[in-house]
Amino acid sequence: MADPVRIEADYLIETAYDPRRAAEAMAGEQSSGTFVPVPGETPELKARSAARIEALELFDEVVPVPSLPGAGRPGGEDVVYRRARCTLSWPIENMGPSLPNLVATVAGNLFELRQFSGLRLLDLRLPTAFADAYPGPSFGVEGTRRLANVHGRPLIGTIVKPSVGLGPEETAALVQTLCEAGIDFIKDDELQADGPHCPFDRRAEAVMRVVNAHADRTGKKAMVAFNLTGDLDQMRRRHDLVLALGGTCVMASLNAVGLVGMVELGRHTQLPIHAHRNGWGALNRHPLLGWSYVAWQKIWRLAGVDHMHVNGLANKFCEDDDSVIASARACLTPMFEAKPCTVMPVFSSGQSARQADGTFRALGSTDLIFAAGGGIMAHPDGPAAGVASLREAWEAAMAGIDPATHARAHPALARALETYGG
Ligand SMILES: O=C(O)[C@H](O)COP(=O)(O)O
Ligand SMILES: [Mg+2]
Repeated sequence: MADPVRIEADYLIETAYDPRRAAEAMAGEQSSGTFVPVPGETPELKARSAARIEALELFDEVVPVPSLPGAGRPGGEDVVYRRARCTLSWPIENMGPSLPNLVATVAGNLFELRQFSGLRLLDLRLPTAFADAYPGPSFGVEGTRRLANVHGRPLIGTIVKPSVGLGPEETAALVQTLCEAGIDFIKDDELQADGPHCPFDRRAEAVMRVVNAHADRTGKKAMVAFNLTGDLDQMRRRHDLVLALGGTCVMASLNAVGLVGMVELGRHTQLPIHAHRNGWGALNRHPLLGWSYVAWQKIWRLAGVDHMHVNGLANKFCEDDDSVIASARACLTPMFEAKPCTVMPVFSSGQSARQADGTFRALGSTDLIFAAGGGIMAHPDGPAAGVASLREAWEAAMAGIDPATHARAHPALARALETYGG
């Protein structure tokens, strides 16, 4: 249960010093203290403003070498590094319900404090004042399903590939093929935004021409996430263009536009925001540094995103499957009782028909976007067969049929399993 007036953050810490003293230094540095006592830091001021150590759980394991370079150590020969889980809390009075200032507090200077040879933010609990101050997702799972008109199964999606290099008309021609194959969701790659070779406006116009024509003919409108990543005014203007063209989604790169960019887009948007997490590896790849996804995704959900990338099972990156599933679950876990802020997890990165079964079993939900770029485009019988193979793989997964058995009567799936490794 979240405290109504205090922010809580859990950390994994590693230190060669007494862990409680190190945690005190962190709490002090991130609130009223600094490296020496200062006269104004009276007991009354500390009682009002200092961060508190709420919990400190030491782990038995000690390590002989520091996980990160540059950390300090006490003198003597037999120095070991101890690890602990530590919870700090801050009064919301210190920064008010402000996401950028929350980040500066819970994930600011502390990562480089000399006391620590490892420090990672594991989770966050926020007072409801944050839910009142920020829009949260405008569409989330339900709104996305309504706009895409897909119910009771995942949205089958793709990423335009080649990522860059296609012009607006070539992109539209590929989108036409994908629409005819019955795809639910298409996104620009994060590398494709507004380059002179494929300007945003011309791409959006050409793509929406074919998406709208297909929808008029068949009643099915693919949701296309146009990558509007840019400066604030550019993003607002591009959003308005997509809306005017009858589009149903926009996309932005979280780390590139930053928190304020996303908050502003969240306040402006009338469309679901598809959030691409490229750059995430820099915040997460070292297990003793940075953020856990469980903590990180909460910030963006409050800011207003509707779809969050979570990687995928057996992906092309280095994240293991348990971590991917924990991330997807986090996206679907309510943040506040009155404002759940749940968002669609997006499985993407080296995905194909091969991972549908495992994804469904592990997640136990169909509330997800399953996006395969190479897993559709490189299908030996072409992108339409790639789309069919994913649909068939999900049909089998949801019916509890072994993919290889289902593939006997479904050639697109059979070829995908052969191609991508069954
Ligand atoms: O932007 C993405 O999500 C990736 O480029 C996924 O591409 P892939 O499915 O070909 O790995
Ligand atoms: Mg990409």
